[in-house]
Amino acid sequence: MLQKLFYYGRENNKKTVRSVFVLLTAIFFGIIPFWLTYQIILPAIHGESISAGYLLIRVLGVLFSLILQGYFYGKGLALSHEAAYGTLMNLRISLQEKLEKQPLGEIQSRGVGVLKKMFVDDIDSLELLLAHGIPEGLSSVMGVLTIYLVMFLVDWKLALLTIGSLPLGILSMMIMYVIGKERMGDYYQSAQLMNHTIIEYINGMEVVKVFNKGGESFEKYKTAITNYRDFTLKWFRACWPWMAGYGVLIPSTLLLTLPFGSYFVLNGYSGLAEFILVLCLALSIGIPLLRTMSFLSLAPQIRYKIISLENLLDKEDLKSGLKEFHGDNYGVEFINVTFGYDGTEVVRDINLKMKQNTMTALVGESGSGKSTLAKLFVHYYDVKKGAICIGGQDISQLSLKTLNDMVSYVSQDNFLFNISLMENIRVGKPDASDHEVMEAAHKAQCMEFINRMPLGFDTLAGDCGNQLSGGEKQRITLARAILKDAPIVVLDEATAYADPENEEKMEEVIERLVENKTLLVIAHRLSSVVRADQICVMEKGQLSAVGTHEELLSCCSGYQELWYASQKSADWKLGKEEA
Ligand SMILES: Nc1ncnc2c1ncn2[C@@H]1O[C@H](COP(=O)(O)OP(=O)(O)OP(=O)(O)O)[C@@H](O)[C@H]1O
Repeated sequence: MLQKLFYYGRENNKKTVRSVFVLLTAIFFGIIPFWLTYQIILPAIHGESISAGYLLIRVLGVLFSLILQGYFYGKGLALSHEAAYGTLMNLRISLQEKLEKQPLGEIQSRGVGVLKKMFVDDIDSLELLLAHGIPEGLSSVMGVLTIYLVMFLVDWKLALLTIGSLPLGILSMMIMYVIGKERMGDYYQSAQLMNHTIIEYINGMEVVKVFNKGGESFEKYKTAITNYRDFTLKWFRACWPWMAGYGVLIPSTLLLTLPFGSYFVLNGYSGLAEFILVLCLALSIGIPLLRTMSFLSLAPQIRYKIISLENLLDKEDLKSGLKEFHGDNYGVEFINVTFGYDGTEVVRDINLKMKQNTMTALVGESGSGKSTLAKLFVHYYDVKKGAICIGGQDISQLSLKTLNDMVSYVSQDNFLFNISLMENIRVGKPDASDHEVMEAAHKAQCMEFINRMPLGFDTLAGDCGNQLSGGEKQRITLARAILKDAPIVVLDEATAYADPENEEKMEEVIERLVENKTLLVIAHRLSSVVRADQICVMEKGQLSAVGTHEELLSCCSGYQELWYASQKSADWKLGKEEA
């Protein structure tokens, strides 16, 4: 466990070690008052009188010791907190680096709730353990061992009595630990589910209201938080008697020392002075002893948390190479491509060639695997079998940056960052000048609604997000793609949000975007792809036919059905408008 922490601690490890020694110093200053008390009591026991000066020096000694104990304790905690937050930062960066190497599709399918809990809550919860548990625990271990050594040197019989209640305390702690370990997994799962449900509830509020699903959705939310409460309470209920047991038994160093020690003194087995000294030291050791034991019980928790964080990300990395593109053209080829989510194949043996600067359309029923092929092409996932090549080069050999520079992917999700519209478009080409951004916005027909905004291009997307229609947001993402000007373009339902009024505009925008580009387009509206150089019909994860619109219409029954269905829906829309 310490090995893991030191791995993530790196440059902070020295501070952690320093904090342990500074806290150890605080512990020793905490023991001095007990030592001085012993010095005051000792002459009285021997019937000797003590001078005012003797007493004053020791009282001042107690005061200074307490002040110094406070100073070193504060300094030690400051160091341990600096080290803890540094370690947490390293842990977050390492996890983020691991996450970056994983398939984007996997990350998206995990859900925001799980990732938020992992990056924020789980890592934050380690702070208590790192800033207090470990440094205070380690310094307490050293402090306790030193004091015991002194006590054993003074009188080993009395020293043994001080640890008499320890076995029962440790037993109580072990029982608590075993109970806790059994329930830890359930507890973390219920916390993750609660996070996920809360985020889903908030994100889906609009749908919930529109479809009157308030009761149902609130029920799910309520169940998740009730489960979390129940798991937590069940855990605490099972643990608290043992917690109370060890909390009382471990610091009870006098439980056996007082009765049996008195017996030893009365029968001449131990000296009175030694007895008093051991009593004073035993009293001083209670708190550090408890901290030592608490630290030992914390260790498995830290280990559990770090391992569960790592396990969550312990998926295979995306197979991306470091090579630059050295193909001689931007033609694309899918060779025997097979892929499945969680072991279930959703696309099988796909063979498809797209010549440079041609348009290929993927059509097919919902769920036939069109978007999956697009995501494989932009390398959100690794193919399970086969290969996807650009200009003859396998995309898995290319660095993600090289691939991303070559391909513009416009999906159905029009995510806008909460930065200005100007910067949102500039995402397509970070070094573009304002003039270039404006030109792209103009080509994407964004000017009419950007000019409507009070701050124009400087309007924050978050501020205007609600004022922008789905089609307008889509045009912003198309402006990004126009600005990027990549040689290959993938459009996945890029006109999905366009209303009839917008549709024509969008078509024009797309015409401009794809001029002299290799284009892969997925569209439900078949009328928008009739001019494609080739149309590929997907059926249940396989390519059932490839040809032009005319060829497929004359001989492919699957395509005929799709075409007539799409014509019907267009007529229905037209009818609705006329009415
Ligand atoms: N992240 C995922 N995890 C598991 N299964 C998925 C995931 N994404 C898609 N699928 C499944 O894979 C199959 C193909 O989905 P895909 O989105 O590729 O189809 P599609 O033809 O693009 O559908 P649509 O036209 O409705 O967008 C479907 O059965 C779908 O349920």
